[in-house]
Amino acid sequence: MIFRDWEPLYLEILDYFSFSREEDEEAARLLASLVAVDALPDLKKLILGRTVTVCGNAPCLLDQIDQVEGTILAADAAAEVLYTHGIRPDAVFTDLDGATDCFLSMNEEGTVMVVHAHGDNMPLLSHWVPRFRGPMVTTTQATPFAAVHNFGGFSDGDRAVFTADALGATSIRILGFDLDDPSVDPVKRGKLFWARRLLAILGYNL
Ligand SMILES: Nc1ncnc2c1ncn2[C@@H]1O[C@H](COP(=O)(O)OP(=O)(O)OP(=O)(O)O)[C@@H](O)[C@H]1O
Ligand SMILES: Nc1nc2c(c(=O)[nH]1)N=C(CO)CN2
Repeated sequence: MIFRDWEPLYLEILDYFSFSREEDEEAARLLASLVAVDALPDLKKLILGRTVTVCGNAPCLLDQIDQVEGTILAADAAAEVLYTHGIRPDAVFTDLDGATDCFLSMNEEGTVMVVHAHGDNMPLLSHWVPRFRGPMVTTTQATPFAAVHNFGGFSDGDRAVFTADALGATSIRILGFDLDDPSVDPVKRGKLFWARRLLAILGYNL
């Protein structure tokens, strides 16, 4: 999705969660200052014309893990679930709140880290980003600039689907999503509400 189409949705999301656009923009500038090389060409090569599987981190992922095929995009902590089951994702979409040292290992082995900046993760950006040694792509939910991209999507999982769609995947299989998960806290429930709404715009009715 291009930013012109994303921006009205973004404005609604800011209002829904009382997030600050200025803080999102500050975080994006911080992230840009921490990353020297844009690995978007690597990410495009993994996605364009390919079958893609996006893995969210709902508990059902474990039961669906044998259904992954093609290029594997993991949403945040889903990456560790895959990795500990012998599957290294091709890319990880993360705002770093589920990051562990295992992200550093995957990245060194070639997994593209698609790191997202927002107003509430600046300390995490400063902590983790300088430690990554492998390919990295940076994203924002506000206005994109220079090498900080915005393909649409909000939570790590739906952002991965939006990116796969924008970069030309031929098909997208979505695993590990349970948008009615009763075990999540109220903020997460709001994020899953938005994930459902955003994915429906792309034609994925979960
Ligand atoms: N039931 C679920 N619980 C958690 N995540 C889910 C669920 N269903 C789908 N997802 C997707 O999996 C992604 C990664 O989940 P994780 O638990 O690592 O979330 P998170 O880091 O708290 O995510 P976010 O910060 O994006 O909300 C979420 O961003 C969401 O898009
Ligand atoms: N400002 C802000 N933006 C976000 C946040 C968040 O907690 N704060 N969480 C996200 C995905 O979980 C995506 N974007």
